Amino acid sequence: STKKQRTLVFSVAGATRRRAAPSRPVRGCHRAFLHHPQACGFVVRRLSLFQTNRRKGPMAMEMRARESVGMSEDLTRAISPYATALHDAFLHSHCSSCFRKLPSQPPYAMSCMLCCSVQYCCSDCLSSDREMHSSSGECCFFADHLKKASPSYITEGTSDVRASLRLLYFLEMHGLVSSDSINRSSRIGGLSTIGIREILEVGGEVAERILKGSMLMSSARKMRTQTSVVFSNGLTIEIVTLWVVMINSVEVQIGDGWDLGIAVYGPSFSWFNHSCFPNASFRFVLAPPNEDSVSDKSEYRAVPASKGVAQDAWHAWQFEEGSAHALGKYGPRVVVRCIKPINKGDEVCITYIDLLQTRVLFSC
Ligand SMILES: C[S@@+](CC[C@H](N)C(=O)[O-])C[C@H]1O[C@@H](n2cnc3c(N)ncnc32)[C@H](O)[C@@H]1O
Repeated sequence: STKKQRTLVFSVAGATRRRAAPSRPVRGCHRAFLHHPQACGFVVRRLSLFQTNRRKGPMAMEMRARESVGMSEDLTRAISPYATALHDAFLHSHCSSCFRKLPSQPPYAMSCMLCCSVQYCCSDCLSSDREMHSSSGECCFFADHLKKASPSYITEGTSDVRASLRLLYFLEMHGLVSSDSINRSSRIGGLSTIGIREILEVGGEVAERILKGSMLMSSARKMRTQTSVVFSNGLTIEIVTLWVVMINSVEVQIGDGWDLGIAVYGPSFSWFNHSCFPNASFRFVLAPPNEDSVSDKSEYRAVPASKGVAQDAWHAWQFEEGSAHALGKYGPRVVVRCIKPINKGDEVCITYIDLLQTRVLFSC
């Protein structure tokens, strides 16, 4: 039974695997992950949690309740993604645009004629995703560059690279990528890039994945873009974007518990911090805006904590999220909901991990 307890079920890119847990239990969620850097795909994506003290980090963001909120009430509207990518295992069963199951009856699914790797449930989804799929380099990635990937990269899944290609295209389209922006604020598109230098310096599995993935990205993007951005610290835009996806993306889960893929949202979702005792949770809405009951007009009831820079940035990102809404019209949207009564001014936290799994291994 000791052996059983020390085995942690984790999932990377939709596959469930088992790895040995650390030799001793650890206290506190952040330390726990430090000892489980490879524990699960989700945790790996949130790894920089543990390189930094968020209270002291440069311009660390957190969300606080603007008013008192009762249990089960929504704190946000349905937020559209900046970028999404299905896990490889679902590319032939789910729509790459809206993430819904592909139809089993006529009219059948449609696929990209060039790479034949992405499928869509209807012509609306196909046309809404066409530009993103092709101009981001994702189509080239499937058609050509994936052949150059190492077998381990393919086995572990390519959704992080594809989400990064898509995110980068979104950010470029909105003029949000410049060496100046990142050098000044350690952010792109409002999203934290904190911890990238440290993770590369330390090396190891995650660093290797970032470096290999960024090379695949550059090679796929070369067909489409003439420009390449290298920051003053020598990091390329592909490296930084891949890292942004790793620490800001969430697994898109549907009712029956499958992790279909990953999504990156703007600040109104990404600025929620993690707690092992969260007062909020989140859910996904797969239906297009006009087909669901969640309003995308309702007010945000959780807003960035600090005044000044955070507030200014917040208003700027609200605008970008309007664009995300137009671009990712059919992508899975996320809604944050209150799960304990929250008082005005309280920090609102979600959990980044599966608390049921990790509770066995450590106490917070
Ligand atoms: C998705 S972002 C959350 C918003 C972030 N605070 C920001 O300034 O953009 C995830 C990052 O926030 C920080 N963070 C979130 N929750 C944390 C926690 N409980 N303890 C320490 N750092 C945390 C980590 O740096 C992590 O990589």
